[in-house]
Amino acid sequence: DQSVFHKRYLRKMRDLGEGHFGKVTLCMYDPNNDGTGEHVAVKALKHDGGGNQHECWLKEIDILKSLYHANIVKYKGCSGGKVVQLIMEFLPLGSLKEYIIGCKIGVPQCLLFAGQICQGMEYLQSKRYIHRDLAARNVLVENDNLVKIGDFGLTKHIPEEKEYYRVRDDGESPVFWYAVECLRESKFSFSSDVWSFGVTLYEILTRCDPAMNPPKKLTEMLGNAHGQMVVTALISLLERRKTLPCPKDCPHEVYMLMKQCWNVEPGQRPSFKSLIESIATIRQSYE
Ligand SMILES: Nc1n[nH]c2ccc(-c3ccc(NS(=O)(=O)c4cccc(Cl)c4)cc3)cc12
Repeated sequence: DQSVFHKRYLRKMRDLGEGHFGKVTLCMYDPNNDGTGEHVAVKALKHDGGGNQHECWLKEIDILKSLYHANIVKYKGCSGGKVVQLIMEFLPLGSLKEYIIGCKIGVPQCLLFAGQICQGMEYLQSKRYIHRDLAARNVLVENDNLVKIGDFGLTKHIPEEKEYYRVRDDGESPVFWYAVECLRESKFSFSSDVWSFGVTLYEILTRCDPAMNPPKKLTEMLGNAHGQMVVTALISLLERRKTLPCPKDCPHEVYMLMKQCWNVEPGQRPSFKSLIESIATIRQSYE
């Protein structure tokens, strides 16, 4: 069975990323112990925080195992035993954030990547999943023309009969990528993922410039709100339609797409299907 990876043959090489509960490491799976093994990305829980964390972890593995799409990182298997690790394909160019900071990409390539993220998200929604953590740091680069969504740690399934998913705050929420209804009522939906896509599109068009990143820019706009007041002040800012500014050299029609994603009314935000079409149309105007 190709999907079983024995821990004893996994050789840690370097860290690829770290979240609140998990860690992603580049490993070589080298059963012959001669350095000719394959590179894989291994995600593991950092510490078993008890509660239903282990159950959520096994659920995350099952979700990625069930996803097959060109714009979603490939599941390869898992390592057995008490502490289960998730084995994924390794993308040498790393996260979109690292890639974009490293090399200046033009507007057409930004839009190519943005459209692919929407295609991955449209597929995810076709299976009634909400991602809840869409951001440039969670998008991976296969090559100059292909990106994939690379982490599903906060992904939840929305039952057929429900419109949204309520999640109690887990403390480490990416609040600056959250839609206003997520902050106000912890209501997550397909539309709140569209809001997060708008913030991800902003990150792409700012080329992930640290001086322009969403937490920094939005905190500046909040003035001197402190501590737990940040969320309250952020809700008020977003309800007053105060949003992230237009990135330098960002085409007006692309900024308009972001603004549509940040509509306070979830039902007024575009679908990923319509975003795919709008982005393709804007890209064609560059041909
Ligand atoms: N280069 C790669 N090849 N395959 C991968 C799979 C996942 C990742 C990955 C995916 C996401 C991140 N973002 S992250 O913010 O570091 C993160 C968020 C949530 C949970 C964790 Cl453990 C890490 C960092 C790395 C990288 C690669």
